Amino acid sequence: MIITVTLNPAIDKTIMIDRLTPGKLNRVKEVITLPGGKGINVAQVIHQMGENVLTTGILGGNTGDAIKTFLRKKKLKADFISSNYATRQNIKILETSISRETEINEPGKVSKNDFKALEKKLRDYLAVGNLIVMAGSIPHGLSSNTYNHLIRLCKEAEIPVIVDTSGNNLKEVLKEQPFLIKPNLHEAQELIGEEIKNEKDMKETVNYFLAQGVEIIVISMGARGAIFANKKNCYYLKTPQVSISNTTVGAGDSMVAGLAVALQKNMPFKEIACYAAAIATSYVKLGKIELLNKEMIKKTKEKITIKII
Ligand SMILES: Nc1ncnc2c1ncn2[C@@H]1O[C@H](COP(=O)(O)OP(=O)(O)OP(=O)(O)O)[C@@H](O)[C@H]1O
Ligand SMILES: O=P(O)(O)OC[C@@]1(O)O[C@H](CO)[C@@H](O)[C@@H]1O
Repeated sequence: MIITVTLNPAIDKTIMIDRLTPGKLNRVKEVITLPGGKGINVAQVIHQMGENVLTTGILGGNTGDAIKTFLRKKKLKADFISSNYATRQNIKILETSISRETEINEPGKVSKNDFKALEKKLRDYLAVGNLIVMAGSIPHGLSSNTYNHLIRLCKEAEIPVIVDTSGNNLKEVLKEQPFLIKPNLHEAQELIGEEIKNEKDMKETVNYFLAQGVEIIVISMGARGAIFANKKNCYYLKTPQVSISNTTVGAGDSMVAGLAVALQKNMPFKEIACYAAAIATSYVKLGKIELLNKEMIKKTKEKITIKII
């Protein structure tokens, strides 16, 4: 079973507006409120693909309860620690006239005891898990090396870990040599401190990450596709151009879900890359996790071009 961990879930409130005018009164056309947080999104996509998944992490307050209710209705296996701190709310502003998305994410907060309880829960679940996904930011109250403790637990149990996080948390995580990381272009550039302009830069960047000891590095680049590399292969996948039907928020999570499912099924490396990229692009085209389907993923996969770099 795949297990996803979200230390910092969120209620995502997407505000649709024609065009934002800062400093003025802005009237909203529509508001969509959905449960979010990267690990929870990853679990939803895995569940939508019909695979066995359990999602855990830390939830609190009415916002946390709303997420629990949502997951229960979806029949998604969930087992979260209850915190005294309310789960955060993240604002996504979608300017429909120019297709621009602005994200305003709260920091979130949990206690050290919440984390200790989660650590214990995860330890128990390692007996039934065979792939762990840890995704998203680390809330206030915990240090930037928090994921490292969890990765060590998984390593002791010989269970591979996928980590999707950014900034200092990603820097820390690298010290623990997780099995797979998936920064986006911005996150990768931030970490190496240089712009990735061409295929030569891409290759140098993946080599940097592989030299840190990760087995697989995936760098997602939005509409430009993604790079998938391990010690033997380095593929640049160009995904087909699709119109964004709703949002691209969650595209990275769909890709991580695809990676987890494909790894779990022991697919060959090239297949893993194609499947993960196809799920992500299908999500962007369809706009909702519950619309993802095998037929669309297959069609998208056929349109992907692969270049060895
Ligand atoms: N406009 C697009 N057209 C086609 N495919 C896209 C587009 N945007 C994203 N994708 C697909 O989704 C993948 C992940 O996108 P992206 O790099 O934006 O992830 P991300 O920044 O981690 O996303 P998020 O954090 O919002 O979930 C891309 O590699 C690509 O396969
Ligand atoms: O603040 P973090 O934890 O880095 O990211 C949280 C978040 O932006 O990621 C998901 C999309 O990937 C959203 O559901 C959620 O709001």
